[in-house]
Amino acid sequence: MLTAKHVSKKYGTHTAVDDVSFTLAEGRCIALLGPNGAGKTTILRILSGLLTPTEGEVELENIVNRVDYRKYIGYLPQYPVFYHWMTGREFLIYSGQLAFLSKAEAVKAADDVLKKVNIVKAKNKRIGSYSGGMKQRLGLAQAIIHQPKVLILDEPVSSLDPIGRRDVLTLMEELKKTMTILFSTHILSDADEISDEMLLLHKGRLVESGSMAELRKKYQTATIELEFQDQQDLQYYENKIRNLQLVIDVHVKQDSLSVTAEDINLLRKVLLEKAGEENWPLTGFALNKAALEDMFMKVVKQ
Ligand SMILES: Nc1ncnc2c1ncn2[C@@H]1O[C@H](COP(=O)(O)OP(=O)(O)OP(=O)(O)O)[C@@H](O)[C@H]1O
Repeated sequence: MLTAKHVSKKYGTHTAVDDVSFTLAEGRCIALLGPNGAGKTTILRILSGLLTPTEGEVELENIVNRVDYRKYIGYLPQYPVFYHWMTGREFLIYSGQLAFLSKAEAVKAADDVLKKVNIVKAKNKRIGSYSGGMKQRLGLAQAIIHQPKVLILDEPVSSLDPIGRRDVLTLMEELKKTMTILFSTHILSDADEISDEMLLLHKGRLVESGSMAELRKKYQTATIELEFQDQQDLQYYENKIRNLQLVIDVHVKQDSLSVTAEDINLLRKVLLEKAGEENWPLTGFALNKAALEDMFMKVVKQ
């Protein structure tokens, strides 16, 4: 649907985005991950048509003309700027007109979208009185008012408190049913929760990408965390587990034992059998789910 082909962006001699290529498939929700300064905002602004790449190009399926192209993209910047003296509804009508809707279309679209983002009650209040979560929902509303094919969101939840964050994630879950979404985030659990695919940028380069299932499989370390009734048991069981042939590593991690092996299914089977046979005083048995974090650390430390 939306393709970046060998896109690079230089600021003077500094290369912020370096030969990045990918395609966003229709109807998918894609997380763009990367540490600070990786080039996420730069690439999102290029995809939105707000910044021209130094090299390469962006193509939206069947759309060649760049003016037309922008009609199909909705963009929420990392720090959206609002006119605080406007009401939410006025701002949306104005945004709709900027997105090439006629006045009448913009009025109708504003009323529809106010319902969708659940700020109908505050629609005639000045934006200056809105909470952070409401402003972010208003920001999302302006990004979708013209029913774009692709919605691009730069750090949509990172400045919000847990309630605002949950509101926006729920809204994104809803929106992803009708449009392709690309969003940047630092919060790995958010990426894990709502995206189907992931792109990982590091120093301007695309260093990893794929579906969440593929990446989870590739990076999931086969680790099981064991908790025991008594802290003093940890040392004893650490020595015992170390002697099992399939175990690659075992160590005490805070108040649990972390056990690693090549094959997590076999490790689970062996540990559960031993625990049953010998009646280990277990209080916790959990499979490590930190695949995304492992991936981030591995790739970014290279
Ligand atoms: N207008 C600019 N002029 C010069 N350098 C810039 C400009 N905009 C960004 N950069 C540099 O380009 C690199 C990528 O910046 P960008 O904002 O795209 O990263 P990011 O991944 O979005 O970071 P963050 O997570 O901190 O928002 C950084 O080194 C940044 O300092």
